[in-house]
Amino acid sequence: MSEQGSANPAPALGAQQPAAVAPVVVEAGAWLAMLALAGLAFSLAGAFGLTGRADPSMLTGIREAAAGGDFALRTAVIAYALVGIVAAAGVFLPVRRWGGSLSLRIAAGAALVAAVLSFVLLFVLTAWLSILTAAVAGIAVVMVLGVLSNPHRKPWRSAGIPVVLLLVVTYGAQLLGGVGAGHTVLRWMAVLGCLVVLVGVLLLLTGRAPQPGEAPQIGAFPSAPRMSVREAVPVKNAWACHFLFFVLGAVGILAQPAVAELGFGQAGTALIVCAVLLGWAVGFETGPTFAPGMSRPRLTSFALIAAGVLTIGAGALTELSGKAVLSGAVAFLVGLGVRAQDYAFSRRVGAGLGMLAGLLLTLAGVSAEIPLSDAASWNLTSTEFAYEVVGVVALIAGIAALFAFGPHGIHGIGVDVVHAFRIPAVRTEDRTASEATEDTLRSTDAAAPGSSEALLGSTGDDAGPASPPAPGDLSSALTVPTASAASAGGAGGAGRGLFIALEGGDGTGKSTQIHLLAEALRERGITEVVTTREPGGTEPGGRLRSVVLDGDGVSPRAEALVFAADRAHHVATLVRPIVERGGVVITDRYIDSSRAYQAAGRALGDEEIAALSRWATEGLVPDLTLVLDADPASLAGRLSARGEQNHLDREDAAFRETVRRSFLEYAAQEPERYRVIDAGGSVDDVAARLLEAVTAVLDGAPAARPAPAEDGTAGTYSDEAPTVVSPAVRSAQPSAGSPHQGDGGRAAAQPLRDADEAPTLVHRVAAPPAGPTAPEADTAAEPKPAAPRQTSRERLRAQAEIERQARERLRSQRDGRQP
Ligand SMILES: Nc1ncnc2c1ncn2[C@@H]1O[C@H](COP(=O)(O)OP(=O)(O)OP(=O)(O)O)[C@@H](O)[C@H]1O
Ligand SMILES: Cc1cn([C@H]2C[C@H](O)[C@@H](COP(=O)(O)O)O2)c(=O)[nH]c1=O
Repeated sequence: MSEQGSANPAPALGAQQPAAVAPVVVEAGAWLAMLALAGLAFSLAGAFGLTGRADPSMLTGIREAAAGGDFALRTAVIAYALVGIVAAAGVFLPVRRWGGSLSLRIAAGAALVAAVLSFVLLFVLTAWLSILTAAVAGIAVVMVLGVLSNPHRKPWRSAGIPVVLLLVVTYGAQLLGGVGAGHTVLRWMAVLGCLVVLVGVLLLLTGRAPQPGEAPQIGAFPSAPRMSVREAVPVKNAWACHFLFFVLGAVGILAQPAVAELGFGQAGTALIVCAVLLGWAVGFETGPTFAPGMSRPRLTSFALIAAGVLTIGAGALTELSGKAVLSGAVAFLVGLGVRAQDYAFSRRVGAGLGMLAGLLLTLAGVSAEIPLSDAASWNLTSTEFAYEVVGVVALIAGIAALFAFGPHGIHGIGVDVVHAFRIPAVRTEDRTASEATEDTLRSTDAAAPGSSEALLGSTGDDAGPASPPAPGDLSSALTVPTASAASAGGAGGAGRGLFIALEGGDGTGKSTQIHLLAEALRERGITEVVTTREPGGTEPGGRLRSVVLDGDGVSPRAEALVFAADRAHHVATLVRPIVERGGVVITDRYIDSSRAYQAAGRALGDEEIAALSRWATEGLVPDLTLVLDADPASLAGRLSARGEQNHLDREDAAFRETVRRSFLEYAAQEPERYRVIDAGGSVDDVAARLLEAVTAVLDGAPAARPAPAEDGTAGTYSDEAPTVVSPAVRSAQPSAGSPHQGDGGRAAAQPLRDADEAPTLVHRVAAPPAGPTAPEADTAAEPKPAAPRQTSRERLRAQAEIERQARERLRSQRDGRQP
């Protein structure tokens, strides 16, 4: 062990810090010693005063003293508080100036003295000796923590074992020797705790340097594994988190006086502390994945509100197990709420203030008899009063947080339970989005272009890619014969999977339906169906989503650019790789949303917005766009029931009408690639309509039997050839003279025609030569002649017809008729 003097004022772990286990041993011992000493000081001071001395035999009478009203709660609370204060006072010792080695030696000396004092305490039972022992043990702990480079550990890691030990031992003692026996064993627990601290310090002095990664991390949000959740945004002022720790500190500290008031033994305190620790641990660990559809500031705010309500409940309960459960639940919410934030703040501030508030409120000694009915009343004790005040403060702070906490502020108090607990971004059957993408990238490299296994798991049969798939079978329908697929090379080429976009106005049911549709496709044998959304389908996309949708968003042009940025990353890292591998991607919103909301709604210009998205996506166009259509007015109820709204959801009726009309317009312009689905009726009705539309497109007409061409680049239409329903992804750059239509003004992806007018399918088009005859891709099962470009009059007529049908459907529903 190297020596570090004052020349090196900030000793890092490295050379001095032995095995990573040693600091944990010190902390575990300290937790045990402090809890035991605090309980002892509390009980002794309450029963015998701060300086009064008791025989060990007198400890068993503490409960009787409490029951008989001879227990001085205030004196007990003062002694209890003093244990914490003197133990924490070591924080002010100049550990760093002394250097690591000297600090550790001081720690060893202090731990030894504390162990001796705790031993004396076995026989000389006084509150002041408990306090003194705590002060000396505190010096040892603070000296150790001062020389650790990573003193931030999850507290339950080091506190868990001592707290459980305390619970088991005190309960055991109470079962065997009555309630007073719980106090008796506290003495032994204090000795044990101090000895463990001493052992830990000695390990530190003599041990080896830790290996990288041995020291546990604090586990704050940024180091959480990547999961499909709404992202935490770094918070500069984490005041809501301070309030959460405030509640935790108060509930933790109130356990001891509350249990004394209930007349229960020391095991009661251990039970509540255990519940608090467990709740906090579970909340903290589940925080990153809890309510993935809820924004993180919202989660923190609701956690604070709920913590407030439960604290009020814990104060009102005069039954130990209920108090323990509610205290644990409060701690769970605290863990959840603080873990939801990407924060850099001290827990000690909030927790310390909470402890102080809890103790001061108890010391205030407010008590009252509150009549509940003619027959019953609630005798509010001073501890219960403290719980109630802390709970109300948390409740008020939580409500304020709902509107004011977070980088962009939040609006509204509604909770969309369904969406809050649903993963909003990517979902594959068993994997996270990032895993799916990583897999995709790996296997995109590995899979030979055109290998049928790369398309669908269910197609990897021995028959090989040349086997004709059964007509009507969706998974088979997605299979692309090798000849065609092999032709699909080339930069920027399209793949062999399927890309479906769900579009429509707010509240039309896209998020609800996307999972149902994916599930239905999986049930039909497609092994890889990935659902995703825009904005926010990727991890960085989540941050962009927050920029553009939280609070009042950004200016219209910035808004358009952020949506495009999200889309660019989404397509590059998720959609395109999966589709190229042969998977099915269904996205909740795509380019048409930018056209409808930004180009039409914000009047930013369709050409500009379409071009922006075309550039962002390198021309990737969905094989099929499903427009969920409903009169916006009919959706108001759904949206208000859902609660959570962004500023775009709150645009006026004219905006929503423009958005709806735009979607219908795009559908009318490219009827072969769009399906307009009536979004009215039950969830099941809409799901059935969607599935019907998708399968109709994919299964295709039996007559559609295009064969791969001999040169492998195209298939000619032939009755002998296997069915080819290739949902090829179009990524062709717009060719000269090819008008842009539909999503982002894609290069019109129509089947080619050979000399006999038979349609030719090209499954992938890499970089089509410029000119009006550039090869283009098709997805339709039934090869159709290239759709002639509609005149604006025809488009208007088609649009009018779609709108007429939509109105008719709604009218029928209103009249109670079947559409
Ligand atoms: N067919 C339906 N009938 C009644 N309520 C529905 C139906 N479909 C969805 N909902 C409800 O309407 C609300 C909005 O649905 P959903 O979030 O799926 O729409 P959305 O199109 O994704 O909206 P947004 O684009 O604003 O996210 C949700 O609370 C959902 O439970
Ligand atoms: C992709 C995209 C989205 N929007 C708008 C439309 C909605 O109001 C929100 C997204 O919210 P959702 O709950 O995920 O549907 O963003 C847009 O204006 N432009 C776009 O390109």
